[in-house]
Amino acid sequence: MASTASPTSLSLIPSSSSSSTSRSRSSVQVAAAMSSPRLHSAGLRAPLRRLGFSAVDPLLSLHVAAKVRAVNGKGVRGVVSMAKKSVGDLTAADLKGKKVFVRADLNVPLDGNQNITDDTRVRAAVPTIKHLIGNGAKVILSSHLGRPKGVTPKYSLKPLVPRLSELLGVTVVKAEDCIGPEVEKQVAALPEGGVLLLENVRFYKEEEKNDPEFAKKLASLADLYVNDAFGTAHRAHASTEGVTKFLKPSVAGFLLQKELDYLVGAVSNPKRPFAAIVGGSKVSSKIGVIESLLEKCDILLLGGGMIFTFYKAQGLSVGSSLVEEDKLDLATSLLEKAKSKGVSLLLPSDVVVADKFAPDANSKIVPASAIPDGWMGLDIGPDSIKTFNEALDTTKTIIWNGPMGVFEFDKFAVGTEAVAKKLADLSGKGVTTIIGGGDSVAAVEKVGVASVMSHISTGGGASLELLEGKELPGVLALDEAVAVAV
Ligand SMILES: Nc1ncnc2c1ncn2[C@@H]1O[C@H](COP(=O)(O)OP(=O)(O)OP(=O)(O)O)[C@@H](O)[C@H]1O
Ligand SMILES: O=C(O)[C@H](O)COP(=O)(O)O
Repeated sequence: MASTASPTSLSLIPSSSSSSTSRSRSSVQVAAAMSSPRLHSAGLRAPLRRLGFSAVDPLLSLHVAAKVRAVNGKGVRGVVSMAKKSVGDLTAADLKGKKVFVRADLNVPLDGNQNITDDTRVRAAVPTIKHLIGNGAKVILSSHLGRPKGVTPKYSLKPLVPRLSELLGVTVVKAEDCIGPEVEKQVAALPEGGVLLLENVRFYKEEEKNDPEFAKKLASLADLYVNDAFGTAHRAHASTEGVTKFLKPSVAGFLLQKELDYLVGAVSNPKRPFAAIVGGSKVSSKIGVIESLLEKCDILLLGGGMIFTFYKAQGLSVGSSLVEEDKLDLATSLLEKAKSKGVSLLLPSDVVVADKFAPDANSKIVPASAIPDGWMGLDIGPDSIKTFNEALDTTKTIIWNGPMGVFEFDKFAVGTEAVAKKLADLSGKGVTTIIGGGDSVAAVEKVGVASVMSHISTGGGASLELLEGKELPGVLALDEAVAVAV
């Protein structure tokens, strides 16, 4: 089952640590994780030094750190608490009767009849809203849907109302706008425990421009702010970032917190061995992710269209497979980096090749070193699946981003589905399995194993940026709760 409990995360590296093995959880355990971009300036250096820690993981210094229980060989030495304020810290005393502006990511897929075809993001938004209404708050719920240019009826949030009402157990009221006098009246009429869903915030171009006046108008509706829109946290928009300048406190929702816990916390403080599986079409779109993961993982498995650039860089012929000619040097340098870091980087040993890019193409399995002219690799082969499975069997943490082949065509979905099944199997055996958004999520859902993974990210772009080690403006803007007890 996907757990809602916070996993651990490493934010501190013991002063004695230098090798990857010394970064094991036996040396440091961390009770929870959230963001603290100003870790270094938060007056924490001295207490950390007293705890025996001299360095801070660079990625985590940008994004993470909450209640950190530092444990080393000598036992518990103290507690360092560095957190973004969380909605979980707000009680009935803080919330009863208060108007709370909640930014969620309800950007769900709709079919031609405006029916929700995947309600994952709606379900993921529920714990935060329930906490708020359960404590007597009045929730003003905001989201974008799609990328409308101005008011566009097909991007209205109206189709969300029935499912939200059902999941929350309250009748959600829908506003026709997201600012203005009518909305203000509806807010004034909200009872304690009520939910008002604002219209698509991107109907105003000011949203994506992060216009301060627009942010101010949104903020004027409420007393405090909760950001739970992980999928949009990489956007500095008025409702994700601008609004925090006018609403205090501005705190993180449960979903945002959980995503950070896994995508930053568990990835930076993995139970080892830690494997990363990276696939997808192009190496150019995954450079940042691969480079960042090479700093942390013990095993890196590569699949998808990007492998042919690596093969070609090694002097192999790749037929008519996808290749990025301008990234050959980069592929070579990534291979060298893996070697120098002691990371075991596995490229598929065999591939499924096709005579055209089509679901009904003729196909055959060939060694990676023998791709015939005129044929293109569209999936990893059975030997590679076996080798990947054996490597994964040794691990305790796995993160996966990007399919192993053209999984949209059933004939070339075998490698991707095999990885999904293997992760499901290992998840059942206690391995932490994290699916980092995008097409790998679709693959896991297609195989029907989503519910057994430790964590499936609700963000595509946001999860990629986090895995690359980038800062998410929607997280950085939230209030910090810094306390130190040593
Ligand atoms: N061998 C291959 N040749 C060509 N395309 C491939 C190959 N293997 C995988 N792909 C394609 O890669 C695409 C996914 O790549 P992408 O880099 O977008 O991955 P992702 O990160 O999972 O997705 P997203 O960008 O949606 O988050 C899929 O559409 C898949 O068909
Ligand atoms: O679906 C997403 O990735 C998020 O909702 C963000 O949407 P955007 O890419 O249109 O900003």
